[in-house]
Amino acid sequence: MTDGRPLKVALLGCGVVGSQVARLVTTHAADLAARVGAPVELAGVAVRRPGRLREGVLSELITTDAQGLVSRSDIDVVVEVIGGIEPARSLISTAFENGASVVTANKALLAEDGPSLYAAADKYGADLYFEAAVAGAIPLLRPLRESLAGDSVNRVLGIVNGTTNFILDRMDTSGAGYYEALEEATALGYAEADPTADVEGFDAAAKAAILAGIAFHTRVRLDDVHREGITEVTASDIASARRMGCTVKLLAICERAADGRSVTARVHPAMIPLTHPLASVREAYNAVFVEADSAGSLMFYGQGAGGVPTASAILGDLVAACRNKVSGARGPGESAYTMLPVSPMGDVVTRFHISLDVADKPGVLSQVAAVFADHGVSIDTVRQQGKDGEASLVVVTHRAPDAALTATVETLRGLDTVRGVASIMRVEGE
Ligand SMILES: NC(=O)C1=CN([C@@H]2O[C@H](COP(=O)(O)OP(=O)(O)OC[C@H]3O[C@@H](n4cnc5c(N)ncnc54)[C@H](O)[C@@H]3O)[C@@H](O)[C@H]2O)C=CC1
Ligand SMILES: N[C@@H](CC=O)C(=O)O
Ligand code: NA
Repeated sequence: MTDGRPLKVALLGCGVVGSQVARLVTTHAADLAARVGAPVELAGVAVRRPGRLREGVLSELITTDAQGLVSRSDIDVVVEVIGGIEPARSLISTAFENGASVVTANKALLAEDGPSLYAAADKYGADLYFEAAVAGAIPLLRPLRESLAGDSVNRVLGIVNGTTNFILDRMDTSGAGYYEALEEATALGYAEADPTADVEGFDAAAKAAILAGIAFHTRVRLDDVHREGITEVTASDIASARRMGCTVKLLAICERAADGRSVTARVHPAMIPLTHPLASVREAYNAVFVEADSAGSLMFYGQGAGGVPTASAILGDLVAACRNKVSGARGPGESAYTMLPVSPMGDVVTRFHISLDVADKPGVLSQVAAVFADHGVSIDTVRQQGKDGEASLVVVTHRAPDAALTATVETLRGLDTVRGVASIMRVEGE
């Protein structure tokens, strides 16, 4: 309980997201005070480059001593928007030790060390909130943790990385090149400090780990998530998807097995039909479907990246943490009682689109078809296009285990008549 005294907030990091948090805390001060029941004040802003002009932030609040700031005994809530593992982890730890609650957008840290952070929050009677860490502005974690706490979630599927969605969208709709689109996404503040995290799927995989943990009341770490990024998606894959009435999206898919005894979490590009709602998710927008026993299918949609939308999610968490300080209550802690094992990717069953370069001569098609049959992978459609003694063969399969498809491709690569495997992509959303 705080007896109406002002609540003091320490902001760590004043970049794309942090600068917007600072602006909103200041410009919305009156509304925040009314909603919390006490004034909410910025008590310090830790930065790396103090000389930079930071509009709207009083210069006396700026410090380069982040450790000193989180060690202050008068701080009620620490907002961490530095990113990365260290020093963010140590700073959050110190914040908890000093009784402060923590609001963070740091999915990388949560996917690596979430359980330790929850444990530290518990030990010191503080709150840990991180709505901004998954799907930016979209209220998704709070609905999963609170609104659906009485239901049983079986599947979470969606687009959770704005940068890669922006790139794929630009490549598909305006024919932009990969690098040009990445540069634009970076300039708009969507990409991570190192955009490899986005394009190689690490960011989406961290979000998938967080989502799977919360949805299935278990623990899933970044290393448990099968991860493929978009760096190998070519203009020809996108054109091929178009010919099938599909588009290519980077999806995060978390599922609980039908027998309820294990879970899977994966991130990879996939072809989805143009008629699927995810196909119309443009630019840096995100959309996530949640399927639950009683609620049925729910869809969450909105801005998944960018300074202002992300700051909205942080401010929501800040209000929750401050309200708890005022009333002496606590927000939800970790719920990981199921401790379900994570199954390997080989067990996951999906459809595949495989593009092969083959010799254009009689018998090749039946030879290729026999390899699929030998591995128990059933073919749905085949399209062949000849070009100067060579041909391109596009095979779309029925649903098959990932391990069976991997073995099929391995055998195909060994055939003399198969010159190369141009691309393999999963097909989802049908
Ligand atoms: N940009 C976005 O759209 C979103 C970002 N996030 C997450 O929010 C966090 C921040 O992201 P951005 O603001 O985009 O990154 P950013 O790189 O623009 O900002 C981070 C700031 O922290 C500062 N910093 C680094 N080390 C520091 C230290 N030791 N002490 C004080 N300041 C330090 C940097 O100088 C930089 O200004 C990351 O965890 C990111 O994953 C989450 C959702 C969306
Ligand atoms: N780099 C991330 C930012 C938000 O989480 C993204 O592009 O989605
Ligand atoms: Na969110």
